[in-house]
Amino acid sequence: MSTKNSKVNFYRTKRYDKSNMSSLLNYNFEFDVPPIFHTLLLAIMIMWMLHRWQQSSRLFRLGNKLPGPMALPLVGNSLLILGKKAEDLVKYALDYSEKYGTVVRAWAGPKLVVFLTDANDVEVILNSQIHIDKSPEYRFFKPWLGEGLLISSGEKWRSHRKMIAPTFHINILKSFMGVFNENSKSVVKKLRSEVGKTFDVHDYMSCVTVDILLETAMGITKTTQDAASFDYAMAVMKMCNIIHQRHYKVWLHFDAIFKLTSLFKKQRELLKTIHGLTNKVIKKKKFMYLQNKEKGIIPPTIEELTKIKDTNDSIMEDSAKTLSDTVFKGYRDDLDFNDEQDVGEKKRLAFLDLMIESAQNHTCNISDHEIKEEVDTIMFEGHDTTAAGSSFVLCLLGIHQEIQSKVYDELFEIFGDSDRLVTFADTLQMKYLERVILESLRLYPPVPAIARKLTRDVQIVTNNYIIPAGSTVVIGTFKIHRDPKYHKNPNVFNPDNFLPENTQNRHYYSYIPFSAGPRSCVGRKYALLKLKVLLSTILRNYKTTSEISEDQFVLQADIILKRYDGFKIRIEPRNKNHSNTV
Ligand code: HEM
Repeated sequence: MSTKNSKVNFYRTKRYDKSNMSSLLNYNFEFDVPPIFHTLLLAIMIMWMLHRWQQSSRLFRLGNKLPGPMALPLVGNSLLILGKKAEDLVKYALDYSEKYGTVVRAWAGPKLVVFLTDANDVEVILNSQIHIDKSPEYRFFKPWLGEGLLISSGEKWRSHRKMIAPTFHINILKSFMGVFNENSKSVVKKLRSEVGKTFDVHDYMSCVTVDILLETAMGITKTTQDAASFDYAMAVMKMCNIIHQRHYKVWLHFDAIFKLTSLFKKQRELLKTIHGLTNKVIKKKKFMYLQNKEKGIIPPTIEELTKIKDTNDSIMEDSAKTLSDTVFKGYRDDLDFNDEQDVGEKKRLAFLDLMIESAQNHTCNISDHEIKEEVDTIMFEGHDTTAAGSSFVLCLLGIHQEIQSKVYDELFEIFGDSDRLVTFADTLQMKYLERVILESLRLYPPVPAIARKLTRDVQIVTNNYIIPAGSTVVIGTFKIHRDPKYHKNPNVFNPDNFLPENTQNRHYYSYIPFSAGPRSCVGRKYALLKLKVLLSTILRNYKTTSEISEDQFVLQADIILKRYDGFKIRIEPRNKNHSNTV
Protein backbone atom coordinates (compact mmCIF):
# COMPACT_ATOMS: atom_id res chain seq x y z
CA MET A 1 0.00 0.00 0.00
CA SER A 2 1.38 3.40 -0.90
CA THR A 3 2.04 5.96 1.86
CA LYS A 4 -0.53 8.32 0.37
CA ASN A 5 -3.26 5.65 0.34
CA SER A 6 -2.54 4.51 3.86
CA LYS A 7 -2.91 8.10 5.11
CA VAL A 8 -6.19 8.55 3.26
CA ASN A 9 -7.55 5.28 4.67
CA PHE A 10 -6.51 6.25 8.17
CA TYR A 11 -8.50 9.47 8.10
CA ARG A 12 -11.43 7.84 6.29
CA THR A 13 -11.59 5.24 9.02
CA LYS A 14 -11.73 7.92 11.66
CA ARG A 15 -14.51 9.80 9.92
CA TYR A 16 -16.83 7.01 8.79
CA ASP A 17 -16.44 4.08 11.20
CA LYS A 18 -16.60 5.87 14.57
CA SER A 19 -19.57 3.79 15.64
CA ASN A 20 -17.83 0.49 15.09
CA MET A 21 -14.78 0.45 17.33
CA SER A 22 -13.82 -3.16 16.80
CA SER A 23 -13.75 -2.86 13.04
CA LEU A 24 -11.73 0.33 13.42
CA LEU A 25 -9.09 -1.39 15.55
CA ASN A 26 -8.87 -4.38 13.27
CA TYR A 27 -8.68 -2.21 10.21
CA ASN A 28 -5.95 0.05 11.64
CA PHE A 29 -3.71 -2.60 13.11
CA GLU A 30 -3.68 -4.84 10.12
CA PHE A 31 -3.40 -2.34 7.30
CA ASP A 32 -3.33 1.31 8.28
CA VAL A 33 -0.47 1.97 10.75
CA PRO A 34 1.52 4.83 9.23
CA PRO A 35 5.01 3.72 8.08
CA ILE A 36 6.66 6.06 10.60
CA PHE A 37 5.49 3.71 13.37
CA HIS A 38 7.14 0.74 11.68
CA THR A 39 10.37 2.69 11.35
CA LEU A 40 10.23 3.78 14.98
CA LEU A 41 9.50 0.27 16.16
CA LEU A 42 12.38 -1.09 14.12
CA ALA A 43 14.73 1.62 15.46
CA ILE A 44 13.72 0.84 19.06
CA MET A 45 14.29 -2.87 18.49
CA ILE A 46 17.73 -2.27 16.97
CA MET A 47 18.65 0.06 19.85
CA TRP A 48 17.46 -2.49 22.39
CA MET A 49 19.50 -5.24 20.71
CA LEU A 50 22.55 -2.96 20.59
CA HIS A 51 22.08 -2.17 24.27
CA ARG A 52 21.84 -5.89 25.15
CA TRP A 53 24.89 -6.64 23.04
CA GLN A 54 26.81 -3.78 24.68
CA GLN A 55 25.82 -4.97 28.16
CA SER A 56 27.09 -8.46 27.48
CA SER A 57 30.44 -7.26 26.07
CA ARG A 58 33.63 -7.71 28.06
CA LEU A 59 34.43 -3.98 27.79
CA PHE A 60 31.08 -3.14 29.38
CA ARG A 61 31.35 -5.72 32.17
CA LEU A 62 34.88 -4.73 33.20
CA GLY A 63 34.26 -1.03 32.62
CA ASN A 64 31.24 -1.00 34.90
CA LYS A 65 33.30 -2.35 37.78
CA LEU A 66 35.05 1.03 37.84
CA PRO A 67 33.50 3.94 39.74
CA GLY A 68 31.70 6.58 37.72
CA PRO A 69 28.41 8.36 37.11
CA MET A 70 25.30 6.38 36.16
CA ALA A 71 25.15 5.87 32.39
CA LEU A 72 22.08 5.87 30.15
CA PRO A 73 21.58 3.05 27.63
CA LEU A 74 23.53 3.63 24.39
CA VAL A 75 24.40 7.32 24.92
CA GLY A 76 26.20 6.51 28.18
CA ASN A 77 27.34 9.72 29.89
CA SER A 78 27.59 11.81 26.71
CA LEU A 79 24.72 14.07 27.79
CA LEU A 80 26.77 15.25 30.78
CA ILE A 81 28.90 17.52 28.62
CA LEU A 82 26.31 18.39 26.03
CA GLY A 83 25.84 22.16 25.90
CA LYS A 84 28.63 22.82 28.41
CA LYS A 85 30.84 25.78 27.59
CA ALA A 86 34.55 25.15 26.98
CA GLU A 87 35.44 27.39 29.92
CA ASP A 88 33.22 25.35 32.29
CA LEU A 89 34.72 21.97 31.48
CA VAL A 90 37.75 22.21 33.81
CA LYS A 91 35.59 22.87 36.84
CA TYR A 92 33.16 20.19 35.77
CA ALA A 93 35.89 17.54 35.36
CA LEU A 94 37.41 18.48 38.74
CA ASP A 95 34.02 18.16 40.48
CA TYR A 96 33.61 14.62 39.11
CA SER A 97 37.12 13.71 40.14
CA GLU A 98 36.36 14.99 43.67
CA LYS A 99 33.18 12.92 43.77
CA TYR A 100 34.47 9.57 42.46
CA GLY A 101 38.19 9.58 43.37
CA THR A 102 41.35 8.92 41.38
CA VAL A 103 39.77 6.42 38.97
CA VAL A 104 36.63 7.53 37.14
CA ARG A 105 34.97 5.80 34.21
CA ALA A 106 32.61 7.40 31.74
CA TRP A 107 30.82 6.04 28.70
CA ALA A 108 30.97 8.19 25.58
CA GLY A 109 28.26 6.15 23.86
CA PRO A 110 29.77 2.67 23.54
CA LYS A 111 33.29 4.01 24.16
CA LEU A 112 34.85 3.50 27.59
CA VAL A 113 36.94 6.41 28.87
CA VAL A 114 38.84 6.00 32.14
CA PHE A 115 40.28 9.06 33.91
CA LEU A 116 43.33 8.44 36.11
CA THR A 117 44.74 10.92 38.62
CA ASP A 118 46.87 8.81 40.95
CA ALA A 119 50.64 8.90 40.36
CA ASN A 120 50.99 5.13 40.93
CA ASP A 121 48.36 4.31 38.31
CA VAL A 122 49.79 6.86 35.90
CA GLU A 123 53.22 5.26 36.18
CA VAL A 124 51.77 1.89 35.09
CA ILE A 125 50.60 3.49 31.82
CA LEU A 126 53.32 6.02 31.03
CA ASN A 127 56.28 3.85 31.99
CA SER A 128 55.13 1.08 29.66
CA GLN A 129 56.61 0.26 26.26
CA ILE A 130 53.24 -1.29 25.34
CA HIS A 131 50.65 1.38 26.11
CA ILE A 132 52.05 3.95 23.73
CA ASP A 133 49.19 4.27 21.23
CA LYS A 134 47.41 7.61 21.11
CA SER A 135 43.64 7.82 21.54
CA PRO A 136 41.38 8.32 18.47
CA GLU A 137 40.83 12.02 19.35
CA TYR A 138 44.34 12.76 18.04
CA ARG A 139 42.96 12.07 14.53
CA PHE A 140 41.89 15.74 14.28
CA PHE A 141 45.59 16.50 13.80
CA LYS A 142 45.97 14.03 10.98
CA PRO A 143 45.20 16.32 8.02
CA TRP A 144 47.91 18.64 9.36
CA LEU A 145 50.53 16.44 11.01
CA GLY A 146 49.95 13.21 9.07
CA GLU A 147 51.77 10.37 10.82
CA GLY A 148 54.26 12.62 12.65
CA LEU A 149 55.79 11.73 16.01
CA LEU A 150 52.85 13.01 18.07
CA ILE A 151 50.28 10.61 16.60
CA SER A 152 52.17 7.80 14.90
CA SER A 153 52.52 4.43 16.57
CA GLY A 154 54.33 1.10 16.25
CA GLU A 155 57.55 0.72 14.31
CA LYS A 156 57.17 4.05 12.49
CA TRP A 157 57.00 5.96 15.77
CA ARG A 158 59.91 3.96 17.25
CA SER A 159 62.30 4.53 14.33
CA HIS A 160 61.41 8.23 13.96
CA ARG A 161 61.72 8.85 17.70
CA LYS A 162 65.18 7.22 17.58
CA MET A 163 66.21 9.66 14.89
CA ILE A 164 64.54 12.80 16.29
CA ALA A 165 65.44 12.52 20.02
CA PRO A 166 69.18 13.13 19.37
CA THR A 167 68.38 16.25 17.33
CA PHE A 168 67.28 17.79 20.66
CA HIS A 169 70.65 17.02 22.26
CA ILE A 170 71.90 19.82 24.49
CA ASN A 171 74.85 20.50 22.17
CA ILE A 172 72.46 21.27 19.34
CA LEU A 173 70.20 23.31 21.64
CA LYS A 174 73.18 25.40 22.73
CA SER A 175 73.70 26.37 19.11
CA PHE A 176 70.19 27.92 19.20
CA MET A 177 71.14 30.38 21.96
CA GLY A 178 71.67 33.16 19.39
CA VAL A 179 68.19 32.62 17.91
CA PHE A 180 66.57 32.56 21.37
CA ASN A 181 68.39 35.79 22.30
CA GLU A 182 67.70 37.68 19.10
CA ASN A 183 63.98 36.90 19.20
CA SER A 184 63.70 37.67 22.92
CA LYS A 185 65.24 41.09 22.32
CA SER A 186 62.85 41.65 19.47
CA VAL A 187 59.79 40.90 21.63
CA VAL A 188 61.09 43.28 24.32
CA LYS A 189 61.15 45.98 21.63
CA LYS A 190 57.63 45.14 20.46
CA LEU A 191 56.30 45.19 24.04
CA ARG A 192 57.29 48.88 24.38
CA SER A 193 54.03 49.86 22.69
CA GLU A 194 52.08 48.18 25.53
CA VAL A 195 53.73 49.99 28.46
CA GLY A 196 51.06 51.30 30.83
CA LYS A 197 48.21 49.40 29.16
CA THR A 198 46.43 46.19 30.12
CA PHE A 199 46.98 43.73 27.27
CA ASP A 200 46.95 40.02 26.40
CA VAL A 201 50.57 38.87 26.55
CA HIS A 202 49.76 35.53 24.88
CA ASP A 203 49.62 37.18 21.43
CA TYR A 204 53.25 38.26 21.84
CA MET A 205 54.37 34.90 23.25
CA SER A 206 52.67 33.12 20.39
CA CYS A 207 54.36 35.22 17.68
CA VAL A 208 57.84 35.03 19.19
CA THR A 209 57.48 31.26 19.60
CA VAL A 210 56.56 30.76 15.95
CA ASP A 211 59.45 32.99 14.84
CA ILE A 212 61.92 30.96 16.93
CA LEU A 213 60.50 27.70 15.59
CA LEU A 214 60.66 28.86 11.98
CA GLU A 215 64.38 29.32 12.48
CA THR A 216 65.23 26.35 14.70
CA ALA A 217 62.96 23.81 12.99
CA MET A 218 63.18 24.96 9.38
CA GLY A 219 66.18 27.27 9.21
CA ILE A 220 64.09 30.28 8.08
CA THR A 221 65.97 33.19 9.65
CA LYS A 222 64.53 36.59 10.46
CA THR A 223 66.33 38.03 7.42
CA THR A 224 65.03 35.32 5.07
CA GLN A 225 61.49 35.54 6.45
CA ASP A 226 59.10 36.81 3.81
CA ALA A 227 55.35 37.15 3.30
CA ALA A 228 55.10 33.34 2.95
CA SER A 229 56.61 32.74 6.39
CA PHE A 230 54.33 35.39 7.94
CA ASP A 231 51.32 33.67 6.36
CA TYR A 232 52.65 30.36 7.62
CA ALA A 233 52.94 31.66 11.21
CA MET A 234 49.39 33.01 11.05
CA ALA A 235 48.13 29.73 9.57
CA VAL A 236 49.77 27.68 12.36
CA MET A 237 48.03 29.81 14.98
CA LYS A 238 44.66 29.58 13.22
CA MET A 239 44.96 25.81 12.70
CA CYS A 240 45.55 25.36 16.45
CA ASN A 241 42.35 27.28 17.01
CA ILE A 242 40.32 25.07 14.65
CA ILE A 243 41.60 21.91 16.34
CA HIS A 244 40.72 23.36 19.76
CA GLN A 245 37.20 23.97 18.53
CA ARG A 246 36.90 20.40 17.23
CA HIS A 247 37.87 19.11 20.66
CA TYR A 248 35.37 20.95 22.77
CA LYS A 249 32.42 21.19 20.35
CA VAL A 250 31.14 17.62 20.42
CA TRP A 251 29.28 17.85 17.09
CA LEU A 252 32.51 18.78 15.31
CA HIS A 253 33.96 15.38 16.33
CA PHE A 254 32.04 13.88 13.41
CA ASP A 255 33.92 14.33 10.15
CA ALA A 256 30.68 14.38 8.17
CA ILE A 257 29.38 17.38 10.16
CA PHE A 258 32.74 19.14 10.32
CA LYS A 259 33.00 18.96 6.53
CA LEU A 260 29.75 20.91 6.24
CA THR A 261 31.05 23.83 8.30
CA SER A 262 33.00 26.90 7.23
CA LEU A 263 35.80 25.72 9.55
CA PHE A 264 36.53 22.84 7.19
CA LYS A 265 36.89 25.22 4.25
CA LYS A 266 39.15 27.43 6.34
CA GLN A 267 41.22 24.41 7.40
CA ARG A 268 41.74 23.42 3.77
CA GLU A 269 43.06 26.92 2.93
CA LEU A 270 45.32 27.02 6.00
CA LEU A 271 46.79 23.59 5.26
CA LYS A 272 47.55 24.71 1.72
CA THR A 273 49.63 27.55 3.19
CA ILE A 274 51.31 25.40 5.85
CA HIS A 275 52.13 22.38 3.67
CA GLY A 276 53.04 24.64 0.76
CA LEU A 277 55.80 26.33 2.74
CA THR A 278 57.09 23.16 4.44
CA ASN A 279 57.30 21.37 1.07
CA LYS A 280 59.02 24.36 -0.55
CA VAL A 281 61.62 24.64 2.20
CA ILE A 282 62.34 20.90 2.23
CA LYS A 283 62.82 20.90 -1.54
CA LYS A 284 65.17 23.89 -1.36
CA LYS A 285 67.17 22.49 1.57
CA LYS A 286 67.54 19.11 -0.08
CA PHE A 287 68.71 20.73 -3.30
CA MET A 288 71.27 22.79 -1.37
CA TYR A 289 72.45 19.72 0.53
CA LEU A 290 73.06 17.80 -2.69
CA GLN A 291 74.73 20.81 -4.35
CA ASN A 292 77.06 21.23 -1.36
CA LYS A 293 77.80 17.52 -1.34
CA GLU A 294 78.94 17.72 -4.96
CA LYS A 295 81.30 20.52 -3.91
CA GLY A 296 82.58 18.33 -1.07
CA ILE A 297 80.89 20.39 1.64
CA ILE A 298 79.28 17.94 4.03
CA PRO A 299 77.59 19.20 7.23
CA PRO A 300 78.43 17.50 10.55
CA THR A 301 76.35 14.42 11.36
CA ILE A 302 74.08 14.24 14.42
CA GLU A 303 76.61 11.84 15.99
CA GLU A 304 79.41 14.34 15.49
CA LEU A 305 77.33 17.15 16.94
CA THR A 306 76.17 15.21 19.94
CA LYS A 307 78.87 12.65 20.62
CA ILE A 308 76.13 10.23 21.68
CA LYS A 309 77.12 7.50 24.05
CA ASP A 310 76.24 3.95 23.13
CA THR A 311 74.17 2.64 26.00
CA ASN A 312 71.18 4.06 27.81
CA ASP A 313 72.96 3.33 31.08
CA SER A 314 75.73 5.76 30.35
CA ILE A 315 73.09 8.40 29.62
CA MET A 316 71.49 7.81 33.00
CA GLU A 317 74.81 7.78 34.79
CA ASP A 318 75.71 11.28 33.62
CA SER A 319 75.50 13.71 36.48
CA ALA A 320 72.52 16.03 36.28
CA LYS A 321 73.45 19.69 35.94
CA THR A 322 70.25 21.69 36.28
CA LEU A 323 67.33 21.47 38.66
CA SER A 324 65.03 20.15 35.96
CA ASP A 325 67.54 17.41 35.12
CA THR A 326 67.13 16.21 38.71
CA VAL A 327 63.35 16.60 38.68
CA PHE A 328 62.95 14.65 35.44
CA LYS A 329 65.71 12.08 36.06
CA GLY A 330 63.23 9.37 37.11
CA TYR A 331 61.41 9.45 33.79
CA ARG A 332 63.85 7.07 32.14
CA ASP A 333 63.24 8.60 28.74
CA ASP A 334 65.71 8.92 25.90
CA LEU A 335 66.76 12.53 26.50
CA ASP A 336 70.31 13.07 27.66
CA PHE A 337 71.47 15.03 30.66
CA ASN A 338 73.39 18.24 30.30
CA ASP A 339 76.85 18.24 28.98
CA GLU A 340 78.45 21.61 29.49
CA GLN A 341 81.04 21.10 26.75
CA ASP A 342 80.35 23.72 24.15
CA VAL A 343 79.85 23.03 20.46
CA GLY A 344 82.44 25.70 19.81
CA GLU A 345 82.52 26.86 16.22
CA LYS A 346 80.27 24.11 14.89
CA LYS A 347 77.60 25.31 12.51
CA ARG A 348 74.02 25.75 13.65
CA LEU A 349 71.69 23.29 11.93
CA ALA A 350 67.91 23.38 12.09
CA PHE A 351 66.00 20.16 12.87
CA LEU A 352 65.07 19.97 9.22
CA ASP A 353 68.74 20.07 8.11
CA LEU A 354 69.53 17.27 10.54
CA MET A 355 66.69 15.13 9.22
CA ILE A 356 67.71 15.69 5.60
CA GLU A 357 71.25 14.79 6.52
CA SER A 358 70.15 11.58 8.29
CA ALA A 359 68.02 10.59 5.29
CA GLN A 360 70.82 11.28 2.82
CA ASN A 361 73.54 9.44 4.68
CA HIS A 362 71.10 6.56 5.26
CA THR A 363 71.33 6.57 9.06
CA CYS A 364 67.54 6.79 9.00
CA ASN A 365 65.06 5.58 6.44
CA ILE A 366 62.81 8.63 6.14
CA SER A 367 61.08 10.00 3.03
CA ASP A 368 60.59 13.68 2.15
CA HIS A 369 56.90 13.30 2.96
CA GLU A 370 57.75 11.92 6.42
CA ILE A 371 60.24 14.71 7.03
CA LYS A 372 57.45 17.17 6.25
CA GLU A 373 55.19 15.45 8.79
CA GLU A 374 57.87 15.66 11.48
CA VAL A 375 58.63 19.33 10.81
CA ASP A 376 54.91 20.15 10.94
CA THR A 377 54.65 18.20 14.22
CA ILE A 378 57.51 20.11 15.82
CA MET A 379 55.97 23.39 14.67
CA PHE A 380 52.67 22.48 16.34
CA GLU A 381 54.01 20.89 19.54
CA GLY A 382 56.64 23.55 20.07
CA HIS A 383 54.30 26.47 19.52
CA ASP A 384 51.13 26.49 21.61
CA THR A 385 52.69 24.72 24.59
CA THR A 386 55.51 27.21 25.15
CA ALA A 387 53.32 30.20 24.31
CA ALA A 388 50.86 29.17 27.06
CA GLY A 389 53.69 28.20 29.46
CA SER A 390 55.47 31.57 29.18
CA SER A 391 52.19 33.52 29.38
CA PHE A 392 51.21 31.77 32.63
CA VAL A 393 54.61 32.61 34.17
CA LEU A 394 54.25 36.31 33.32
CA CYS A 395 50.72 36.42 34.77
CA LEU A 396 51.71 34.58 37.95
CA LEU A 397 54.67 36.88 38.51
CA GLY A 398 52.33 39.83 37.96
CA ILE A 399 50.22 38.55 40.84
CA HIS A 400 53.03 37.37 43.18
CA GLN A 401 55.19 40.49 43.33
CA GLU A 402 57.47 39.19 46.10
CA ILE A 403 58.36 36.18 43.93
CA GLN A 404 58.98 38.44 40.94
CA SER A 405 61.35 40.54 43.09
CA LYS A 406 63.35 37.41 43.91
CA VAL A 407 63.54 36.46 40.23
CA TYR A 408 64.73 39.96 39.38
CA ASP A 409 67.34 39.92 42.16
CA GLU A 410 68.74 36.66 40.80
CA LEU A 411 68.89 38.13 37.29
CA PHE A 412 70.54 41.27 38.64
CA GLU A 413 73.17 39.11 40.34
CA ILE A 414 73.90 37.45 37.00
CA PHE A 415 73.69 40.42 34.62
CA GLY A 416 73.98 43.52 36.77
CA ASP A 417 72.70 46.52 34.82
CA SER A 418 74.16 45.31 31.52
CA ASP A 419 72.09 44.58 28.44
CA ARG A 420 74.30 41.72 27.34
CA LEU A 421 72.91 38.57 25.75
CA VAL A 422 72.16 35.45 27.78
CA THR A 423 74.80 32.70 27.58
CA PHE A 424 74.22 29.02 28.21
CA ALA A 425 76.26 29.31 31.44
CA ASP A 426 73.91 32.12 32.61
CA THR A 427 70.92 29.81 32.20
CA LEU A 428 72.55 27.33 34.62
CA GLN A 429 72.65 30.13 37.22
CA MET A 430 68.95 30.94 36.89
CA LYS A 431 67.98 28.52 39.64
CA TYR A 432 65.13 30.55 41.12
CA LEU A 433 63.66 31.38 37.69
CA GLU A 434 63.80 27.67 36.88
CA ARG A 435 61.85 26.88 40.06
CA VAL A 436 59.29 29.53 39.06
CA ILE A 437 58.90 27.95 35.59
CA LEU A 438 58.57 24.43 37.03
CA GLU A 439 56.02 25.61 39.60
CA SER A 440 54.02 27.42 36.93
CA LEU A 441 54.01 24.22 34.83
CA ARG A 442 52.79 22.38 37.94
CA LEU A 443 49.78 24.60 38.59
CA TYR A 444 49.02 25.35 34.94
CA PRO A 445 50.40 22.50 32.81
CA PRO A 446 50.03 23.57 29.14
CA VAL A 447 49.06 19.99 28.26
CA PRO A 448 46.44 19.38 30.98
CA ALA A 449 45.67 15.77 30.01
CA ILE A 450 47.24 12.95 28.01
CA ALA A 451 45.19 10.23 26.34
CA ARG A 452 46.12 6.68 25.35
CA LYS A 453 44.22 3.90 23.62
CA LEU A 454 44.73 0.55 25.37
CA THR A 455 45.39 -2.46 23.16
CA ARG A 456 45.72 -4.80 26.17
CA ASP A 457 44.09 -5.08 29.59
CA VAL A 458 45.96 -3.20 32.31
CA GLN A 459 45.88 -3.82 36.02
CA ILE A 460 46.37 -0.56 37.91
CA VAL A 461 47.47 -0.07 41.52
CA THR A 462 44.24 1.48 42.86
CA ASN A 463 42.08 -1.43 44.07
CA ASN A 464 43.84 -3.66 41.50
CA TYR A 465 41.21 -2.51 39.00
CA ILE A 466 41.46 -3.92 35.48
CA ILE A 467 41.09 -1.40 32.68
CA PRO A 468 40.05 -3.41 29.64
CA ALA A 469 41.67 -3.38 26.21
CA GLY A 470 39.80 -1.08 23.84
CA SER A 471 39.29 1.68 26.38
CA THR A 472 40.74 5.17 26.28
CA VAL A 473 42.77 6.21 29.31
CA VAL A 474 42.94 9.92 30.09
CA ILE A 475 45.70 10.97 32.47
CA GLY A 476 44.64 14.13 34.28
CA THR A 477 47.92 16.01 34.66
CA PHE A 478 46.23 19.16 36.00
CA LYS A 479 44.64 17.25 38.87
CA ILE A 480 47.69 15.05 39.63
CA HIS A 481 49.83 18.17 40.01
CA ARG A 482 47.50 19.43 42.73
CA ASP A 483 47.45 16.22 44.77
CA PRO A 484 47.88 17.11 48.49
CA LYS A 485 49.69 13.78 48.97
CA TYR A 486 52.66 15.25 47.13
CA HIS A 487 52.40 19.00 47.63
CA LYS A 488 51.71 20.90 50.79
CA ASN A 489 49.10 23.59 50.02
CA PRO A 490 48.77 22.20 46.49
CA ASN A 491 46.83 25.15 45.07
CA VAL A 492 49.32 27.79 46.21
CA PHE A 493 51.98 29.09 43.81
CA ASN A 494 55.21 28.39 45.66
CA PRO A 495 58.45 27.92 43.68
CA ASP A 496 60.04 26.41 46.82
CA ASN A 497 58.07 23.26 46.04
CA PHE A 498 61.04 22.62 43.76
CA LEU A 499 63.77 23.03 46.35
CA PRO A 500 65.87 19.84 46.33
CA GLU A 501 64.65 18.85 49.81
CA ASN A 502 61.06 19.00 48.59
CA THR A 503 61.56 17.07 45.36
CA GLN A 504 63.93 14.28 46.37
CA ASN A 505 61.33 11.93 47.85
CA ARG A 506 58.46 12.92 45.61
CA HIS A 507 56.85 10.35 43.33
CA TYR A 508 58.27 10.96 39.84
CA TYR A 509 54.86 10.57 38.23
CA SER A 510 53.29 13.19 40.50
CA TYR A 511 54.85 15.86 38.26
CA ILE A 512 54.47 15.20 34.54
CA PRO A 513 54.08 18.46 32.57
CA PHE A 514 56.09 16.90 29.73
CA SER A 515 54.52 13.45 30.19
CA ALA A 516 57.06 10.73 31.03
CA GLY A 517 58.46 7.42 29.85
CA PRO A 518 59.13 6.43 26.25
CA ARG A 519 56.53 8.86 24.80
CA SER A 520 57.52 11.88 26.84
CA CYS A 521 57.98 15.29 25.24
CA VAL A 522 61.01 15.23 23.00
CA GLY A 523 61.23 19.04 23.18
CA ARG A 524 61.49 19.30 26.99
CA LYS A 525 65.05 20.61 27.13
CA TYR A 526 64.48 22.90 24.18
CA ALA A 527 61.38 24.34 25.90
CA LEU A 528 63.06 24.93 29.26
CA LEU A 529 66.14 26.53 27.73
CA LYS A 530 64.05 28.77 25.50
CA LEU A 531 61.75 29.76 28.38
CA LYS A 532 64.74 30.78 30.50
CA VAL A 533 66.22 32.96 27.76
CA LEU A 534 62.89 34.51 26.78
CA LEU A 535 61.53 35.14 30.28
CA SER A 536 64.82 36.38 31.74
CA THR A 537 65.16 38.88 28.86
CA ILE A 538 61.60 40.17 29.35
CA LEU A 539 61.93 40.35 33.15
CA ARG A 540 65.26 42.18 32.98
CA ASN A 541 63.45 44.87 31.00
CA TYR A 542 59.92 44.97 32.43
CA LYS A 543 58.10 44.53 35.69
CA THR A 544 54.74 42.79 35.21
CA THR A 545 51.61 43.38 37.26
CA SER A 546 48.20 41.77 37.19
CA GLU A 547 44.92 43.22 38.41
CA ILE A 548 43.40 39.75 38.43
CA SER A 549 44.10 37.19 41.14
CA GLU A 550 44.55 33.48 40.42
CA ASP A 551 41.10 32.50 41.65
CA GLN A 552 39.65 34.77 38.96
CA PHE A 553 41.44 32.92 36.12
CA VAL A 554 38.89 31.37 33.77
CA LEU A 555 40.66 28.26 32.56
CA GLN A 556 39.90 26.61 29.27
CA ALA A 557 41.26 23.11 28.78
CA ASP A 558 41.12 21.22 25.55
CA ILE A 559 44.45 20.17 24.10
CA ILE A 560 46.26 23.15 25.57
CA LEU A 561 45.39 24.82 28.87
CA LYS A 562 44.74 28.52 28.40
CA ARG A 563 43.01 31.42 30.07
CA TYR A 564 39.64 31.93 28.45
CA ASP A 565 39.64 35.47 29.84
CA GLY A 566 42.99 36.17 28.13
CA PHE A 567 46.46 36.46 29.66
CA LYS A 568 45.96 40.07 30.76
CA ILE A 569 48.91 41.88 32.37
CA ARG A 570 50.43 45.35 32.60
CA ILE A 571 54.11 46.11 32.19
CA GLU A 572 56.39 48.94 33.20
CA PRO A 573 60.05 49.43 32.31
CA ARG A 574 62.65 48.44 34.91
CA ASN A 575 65.25 50.78 36.30
CA LYS A 576 68.25 48.47 36.17
CA ASN A 577 68.60 48.20 39.96
CA HIS A 578 67.91 45.61 42.61
CA SER A 579 64.17 44.90 42.86
CA ASN A 580 63.66 46.76 46.15
CA THR A 581 64.58 50.00 44.42
CA VAL A 582 62.31 49.45 41.40
C1 HEM B 1 56.30 24.06 27.92
C2 HEM B 1 56.42 23.48 26.76
C3 HEM B 1 55.99 22.06 26.44
C4 HEM B 1 55.18 21.22 27.13
C5 HEM B 1 54.47 21.47 28.46
C6 HEM B 1 55.09 19.99 26.36
C7 HEM B 1 54.37 18.87 26.74
C8 HEM B 1 54.28 17.71 26.01
C9 HEM B 1 53.52 16.56 26.40
C10 HEM B 1 52.71 16.45 27.68
C11 HEM B 1 53.67 15.63 25.43
C12 HEM B 1 53.01 14.26 25.39
C13 HEM B 1 51.69 14.45 24.68
C14 HEM B 1 50.89 13.22 24.63
O1 HEM B 1 51.34 12.12 24.93
O2 HEM B 1 49.73 13.40 24.25
C15 HEM B 1 54.53 16.18 24.41
C16 HEM B 1 54.92 15.51 23.26
C17 HEM B 1 55.73 16.05 22.30
N1 HEM B 1 56.33 17.29 22.33
FE1 HEM B 1 56.16 18.66 23.82
N2 HEM B 1 55.83 20.13 25.22
C18 HEM B 1 56.41 21.37 25.23
C19 HEM B 1 57.25 21.90 24.27
C20 HEM B 1 57.68 21.23 23.16
C21 HEM B 1 58.58 21.78 22.18
C22 HEM B 1 59.22 23.16 22.30
C23 HEM B 1 58.72 20.85 21.19
C24 HEM B 1 59.54 20.92 19.94
C25 HEM B 1 60.26 21.94 19.56
C26 HEM B 1 57.90 19.71 21.55
C27 HEM B 1 57.77 18.56 20.79
C28 HEM B 1 57.03 17.46 21.16
C29 HEM B 1 56.89 16.27 20.33
C30 HEM B 1 57.50 16.06 18.95
C31 HEM B 1 56.08 15.38 21.05
C32 HEM B 1 55.66 13.98 20.63
C33 HEM B 1 56.64 12.98 21.24
C34 HEM B 1 56.30 11.53 20.97
O3 HEM B 1 55.12 11.17 20.93
O4 HEM B 1 57.24 10.74 20.85
N3 HEM B 1 57.29 19.98 22.74
N4 HEM B 1 54.89 17.46 24.78
